[in-house]
Amino acid sequence: MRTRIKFCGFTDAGDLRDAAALGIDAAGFVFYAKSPRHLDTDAAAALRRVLPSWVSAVGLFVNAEPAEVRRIASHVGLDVIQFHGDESPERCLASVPDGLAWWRAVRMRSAGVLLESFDRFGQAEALLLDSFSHGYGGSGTGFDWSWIPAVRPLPVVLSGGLTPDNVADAIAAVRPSAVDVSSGIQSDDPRRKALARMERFVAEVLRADAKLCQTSTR
Ligand SMILES: O=C(O)c1ccccc1N[C@@H]1O[C@H](COP(=O)(O)O)[C@@H](O)[C@H]1O
Repeated sequence: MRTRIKFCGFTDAGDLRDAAALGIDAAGFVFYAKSPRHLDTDAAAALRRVLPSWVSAVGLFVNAEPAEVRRIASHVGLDVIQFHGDESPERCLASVPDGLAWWRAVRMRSAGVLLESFDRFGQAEALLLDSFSHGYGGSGTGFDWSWIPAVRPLPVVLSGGLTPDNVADAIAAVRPSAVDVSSGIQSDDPRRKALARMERFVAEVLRADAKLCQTSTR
């Protein structure tokens, strides 16, 4: 199966159109006021309308109140909720509107943290693996991929410091269900994306998948 691609942190309709035209599977909107990429709900709802129906809209939250997550999900028309703070499994379940998928971010400090999260967040659709940083994420730094076991009870979305230069190696090493990137495709302005970086990132994912396909059919 091919590796799905999520680009995160959109604030500009032109960037989002470009990304959708490149064939991404999911686009992330950040509802965390301390992020340089944060959006208010009206801006996010307007951006959501730019997306074709085959690209999922993912809302990223950090310790938001459950009622606030549900309000924003409904106003914007989110397809997936990404919990990127310290939310407990109970809080995630209380925040997600009926029928919506949710992903729980794991701040990777060790292999043990991931094993524990597989147990705790078994009702998530996937775990999103990010590096441990002093903020909650979007730091552009990576972590040790050898902490991720080959056999997993849940799909994993690999993130944390991915770039066009390392994403092919990441896919070969981890074989994630999806990859997620924010800093690695941005321009000098953290609220904007660099088209050349988005293009190269997608091309590298396709190249890595083609290589995996060749080796598995030998
Ligand atoms: O993008 C942000 O500003 C952000 C803020 C708070 C938590 C997470 C955030 N982004 C997510 O972090 C990871 C890694 O991003 P990067 O590629 O290393 O910059 C990714 O999942 C983003 O969705």
